[in-house]
Amino acid sequence: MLALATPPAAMAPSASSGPDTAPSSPPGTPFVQLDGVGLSYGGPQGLKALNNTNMAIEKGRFIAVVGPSGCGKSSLMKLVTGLQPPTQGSVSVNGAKVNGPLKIVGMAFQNPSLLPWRPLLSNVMLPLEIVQPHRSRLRANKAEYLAKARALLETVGLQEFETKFPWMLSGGMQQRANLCRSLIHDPDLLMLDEPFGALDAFTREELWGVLQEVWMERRFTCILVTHDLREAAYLADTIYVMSARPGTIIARHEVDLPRPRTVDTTFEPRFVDLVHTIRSEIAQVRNEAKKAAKAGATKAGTTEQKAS
Ligand SMILES: Nc1ncnc2c1ncn2[C@@H]1O[C@H](COP(=O)(O)OP(=O)(O)OP(=O)(O)O)[C@@H](O)[C@H]1O
Repeated sequence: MLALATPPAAMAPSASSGPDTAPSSPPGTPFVQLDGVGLSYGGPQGLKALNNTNMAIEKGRFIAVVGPSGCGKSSLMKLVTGLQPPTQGSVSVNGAKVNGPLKIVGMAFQNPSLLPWRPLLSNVMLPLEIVQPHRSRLRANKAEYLAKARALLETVGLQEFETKFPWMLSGGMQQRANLCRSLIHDPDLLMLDEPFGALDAFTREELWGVLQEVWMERRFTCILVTHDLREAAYLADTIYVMSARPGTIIARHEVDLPRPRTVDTTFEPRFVDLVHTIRSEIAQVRNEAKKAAKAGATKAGTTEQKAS
């Protein structure tokens, strides 16, 4: 999972500088585009996390990114949200090159990180205190924003819990509230990094349904990073599969299963076949990476022996 040195409580919109609303992309231009993107931590000689990564995501699509552990999925999220600049290539969102943290993004991570001293409604409202233009409008339009927050809480079935504190609620309820918080400022782009990873299987499946419902209603562009291939196939229109580190896209699958999908969908042969195919692709890249690491270790050992 992501270990981000991100803005307050890795939850909501990134709030700092950067384009407020990027210019609208011309028709036919992808909403999110990665061209030959590479990322090395610690400079060019440092750890290479991503290599020649290309993606073109249309507006309103639900994308999932899967791949072996450590392949650079979270790094990809950081690049798209502008929290991390690429060391190679370019990232564009809504027709503008990403040069800093974007404001049109909502984010939710595995740990909901709701503020424990704030009741649920106030937690959901938090991004409005940070992100413009809502920040300037909030005081004068409080009733409108409260109605919006309550409507979101109702969508996820938390309308009766708005006065409760996060620590009074289950993990699933907290993650529902987290989803509301990431959507309160109507982001055009929602980035989800393993949002349901810490939940039990039943709650997770329940929240797939909740997220799908919210997305079908609002149709924001969504990028979901997950280890759970069933989650990817249930939620996404398109699944990108990444290689082992340095990560690059090795496969792309269109999920043409009708919506709304349900838990029953996950037992359909087409669904099972898709998950199986992706699982094999990831198993293969993991095996290749293990072999390469072993060969590297052997070579290093031989060189060391020769030197001594
Ligand atoms: N800030 C950082 N500095 C140095 N290396 C980093 C940093 N962030 C991530 N890495 C390394 O970059 C690689 C990719 O990390 P990243 O978190 O993007 O992978 P991931 O696919 O999201 O991992 P996981 O599946 O385990 O959540 C890993 O080897 C990781 O250790």
